[in-house]
Amino acid sequence: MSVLSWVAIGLIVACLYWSILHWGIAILERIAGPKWRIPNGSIIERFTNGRASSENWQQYGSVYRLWSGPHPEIVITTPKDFKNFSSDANDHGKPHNMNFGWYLGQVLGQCLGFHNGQSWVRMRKVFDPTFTHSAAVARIETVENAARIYVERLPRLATGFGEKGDADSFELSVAEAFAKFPYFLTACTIYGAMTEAEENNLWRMTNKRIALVPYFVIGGPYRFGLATRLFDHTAIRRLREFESEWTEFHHRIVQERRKQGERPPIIAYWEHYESGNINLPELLQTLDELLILNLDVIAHVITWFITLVADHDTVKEELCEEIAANQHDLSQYITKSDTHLHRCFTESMRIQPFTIFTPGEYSNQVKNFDGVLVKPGTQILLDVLAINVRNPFWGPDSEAFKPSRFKSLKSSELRYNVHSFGIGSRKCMGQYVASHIVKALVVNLFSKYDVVLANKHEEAHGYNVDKSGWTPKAGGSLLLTKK
Ligand code: HEM
Repeated sequence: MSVLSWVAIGLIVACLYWSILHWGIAILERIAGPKWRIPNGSIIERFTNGRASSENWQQYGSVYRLWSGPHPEIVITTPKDFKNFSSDANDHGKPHNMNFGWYLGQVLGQCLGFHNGQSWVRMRKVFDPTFTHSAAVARIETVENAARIYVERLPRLATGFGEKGDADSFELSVAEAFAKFPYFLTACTIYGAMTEAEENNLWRMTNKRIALVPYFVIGGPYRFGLATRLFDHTAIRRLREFESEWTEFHHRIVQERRKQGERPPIIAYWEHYESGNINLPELLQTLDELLILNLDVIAHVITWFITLVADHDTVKEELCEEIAANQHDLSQYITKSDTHLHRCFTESMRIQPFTIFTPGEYSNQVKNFDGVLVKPGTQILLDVLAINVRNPFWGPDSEAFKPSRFKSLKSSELRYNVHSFGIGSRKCMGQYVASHIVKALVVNLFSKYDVVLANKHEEAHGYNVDKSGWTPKAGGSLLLTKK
């Protein structure tokens, strides 16, 4: 054998040894799960076909293994294992680049949601104040007002008209009509009131950034800096172009706000950067996380909330009556959690979660899931459909949209039987701001219009699905008729 062959064998043995050291139990023990598929393990099926994959992968039992590129990840599916996993939830962490590799790491690797330990605590202290419950309540009138104006202007987004052919009855694409509203409202929460030019510029950059998402999911060469540089210069150029425009945009917006003597939250974040408490990539990537990464999440929730209510006459009637009874104080109504409105919100997130498999996190302890021992540091995913829908807790009509089911349930009963905003200290930072935005839009929409589905039940699961983003939003059209 030539020297080269010996070197190759040596490298293979070293790689195997390192892999076993690194991934331990998960490699040595046999855990059932789908086969690793080129080019990225199970990531593509998990993201682009989550609902069908969740059904299909039941064949591997209640605990099984997926692959994120070279990393094994464990899926749990029962409330018992969910409870076990959550027992140390406040100490959970996130693996390096969420196991997605180099390209995603370049875009989001330093954002708040990817940090652990003390550095995560430091980051949360910077961004938390804008998103606390009291901060969200303090902004509720602004949000409600913006929702009213947005709804009044909806005829401008019409894709067709009703029988009379006037603006009193028109059709809308649900996915297209409602994405910008939560986006710019969240943006205003951070940047203060924005000019039209700033909004246009932000939207243009957002589309550039969204166009990078396929590189995260495809994996393969994009998991490694060197391979991406060697094989795809365009992917690198697009990444650097976005980075430089995103940086420039924020320099300019801070300059403008300072010139006008305004102090929206972006100024406080920038001061943390100037004082060295956070660095520029941490700041800019967290702003991406708050705005761009979450755009598909909140748009998903809005489109399903509206679609499901529009398609259920009794639920819709009850909602319209409740809204009418609360017209004197819509702001307060939106913040409450003991309303039919809130139950509709929770129920729509239960049956149409924005992601079928959670992004995942790891425990620092060995976890025993139904006899499967999982090494500390291994990424654990929850099959949300298994918990929110297939779970016997929800009874034989678990797939039905029935908000009244929450009337008699205590929050302690719900803890491990539904997943919506996450668990423990890594729970969604934007949950109050997001809930208010979603509810304010729904309240104004259903109080001004009679809303029905224009083209019902075309897809196998009963509803049209818009797969243009990384979440499966409701697709199809609505017919709105002025009340
Ligand atoms: C209704 C819409 C939303 C839902 C259902 C939602 C849900 C979630 C979930 C499940 C997590 C945990 C993810 C994980 O396991 O890794 C999370 C984390 C997070 N969310 Fe949201 N989210 C929503 C909207 C938003 C918005 C609008 C923002 C920003 C303004 C936001 C900011 C965050 C942040 C920063 C984290 C990471 C928290 C941390 O790791 O400390 N979310 N969200």
